[in-house]
Amino acid sequence: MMKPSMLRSLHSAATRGASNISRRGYASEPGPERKVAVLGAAGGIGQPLSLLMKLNPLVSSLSLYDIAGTPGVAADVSHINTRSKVVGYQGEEELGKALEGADVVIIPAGVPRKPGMTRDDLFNINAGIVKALCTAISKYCPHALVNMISNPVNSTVPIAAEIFKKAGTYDEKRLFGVTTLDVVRAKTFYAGKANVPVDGVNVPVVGGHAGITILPLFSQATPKANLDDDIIKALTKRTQEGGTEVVEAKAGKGSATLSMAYAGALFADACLKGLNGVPDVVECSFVQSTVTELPFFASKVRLGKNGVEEVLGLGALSDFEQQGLESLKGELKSSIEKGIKFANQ
Ligand SMILES: NC(=O)c1ccc[n+]([C@@H]2O[C@H](COP(=O)([O-])OP(=O)(O)OC[C@H]3O[C@@H](n4cnc5c(N)ncnc54)[C@H](O)[C@@H]3O)[C@@H](O)[C@H]2O)c1
Ligand SMILES: O=C(O)C[C@H](O)C(=O)O
Repeated sequence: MMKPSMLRSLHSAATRGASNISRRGYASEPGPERKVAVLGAAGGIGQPLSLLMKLNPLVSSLSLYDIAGTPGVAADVSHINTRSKVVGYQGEEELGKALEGADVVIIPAGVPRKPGMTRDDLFNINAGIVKALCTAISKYCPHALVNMISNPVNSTVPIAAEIFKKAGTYDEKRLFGVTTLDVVRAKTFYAGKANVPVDGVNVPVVGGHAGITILPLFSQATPKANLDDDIIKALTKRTQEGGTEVVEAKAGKGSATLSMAYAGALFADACLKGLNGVPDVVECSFVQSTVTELPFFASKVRLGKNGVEEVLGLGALSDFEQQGLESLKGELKSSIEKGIKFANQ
């Protein structure tokens, strides 16, 4: 049996861990009541993401929805002694209750890749899932900020936009494709090559979320490091192929779940901070955009009380990045158009 002193030290270790998360992303002030719904909460991303959202003091109500498995996940997570009340919802008939009153809806519902597949190979299954979930969002929580994780993000975000337009609830400030994992990867890989502490690293990642459409801007990375061109090229390729690296390592057992849960929790936390009026919350996200001629594009976005407060421009690009930008446009355009066409069929 564990001695009380051991329990106390475990508790203080957990508290130190929590304050560490606070410094990195989570605010320490609870703030107003906020409901967050996770759709696909029993999945590989959904479970650790639900855990991380339960640890976030900005959340007062955590709604966990899936087509199966949510009672167990919700019961488990609900025992954690943090602010939010957790309720699990299972099956389509409970989707409305799961969504009602939500301020932020995070969507990791859908199938992941297996080795040899592209994200676009997921389109046929995931497009229908996203369409159904977004139809329900437009009915039950039309003002929620929607954080789209389900792939292919380059198409699922345009699908969501079209579904909301049809329902008359579209607000471009409230729809986000979650590309935070690309930023998380770019920071990690850059810190390794630049030999700097990863804590202080910043790297914007723009474009979209698939292969060459993922464009990390290492020329803008801070702290500055004089890396050779071939290292920058290798870092760019590794960031673009980061998802595939994990899919291959998992050898048929899915794609990134734990790092994605971390990235999804960071992005949702930024949305909540923005809603709560915290100034200068800036994250990269795939949003409706006029930064390029494409209708959706990932770039730095300032978050505020209504969602997107400002879509920030690209800044100065290196020649290599400028070429990358031109090369990604064709693929990104057709993925966007594919999503729009599907939603209007
Ligand atoms: N944006 C990103 O950076 C990023 C990163 C990693 C994974 N993903 C994507 O996230 C998605 C989920 O990945 P995963 O590894 O968690 O998959 P998973 O199969 O482990 O989990 C998916 C969950 O979605 C649920 N689901 C299926 N249909 C649903 C519906 N209609 N309503 C609600 N829930 C439903 C399933 O029951 C399952 O629990 C995939 O499409 C994957 O490609 C995106
Ligand atoms: O690569 C995938 O299929 C999942 C995700 O988009 C990722 O970047 O890890």
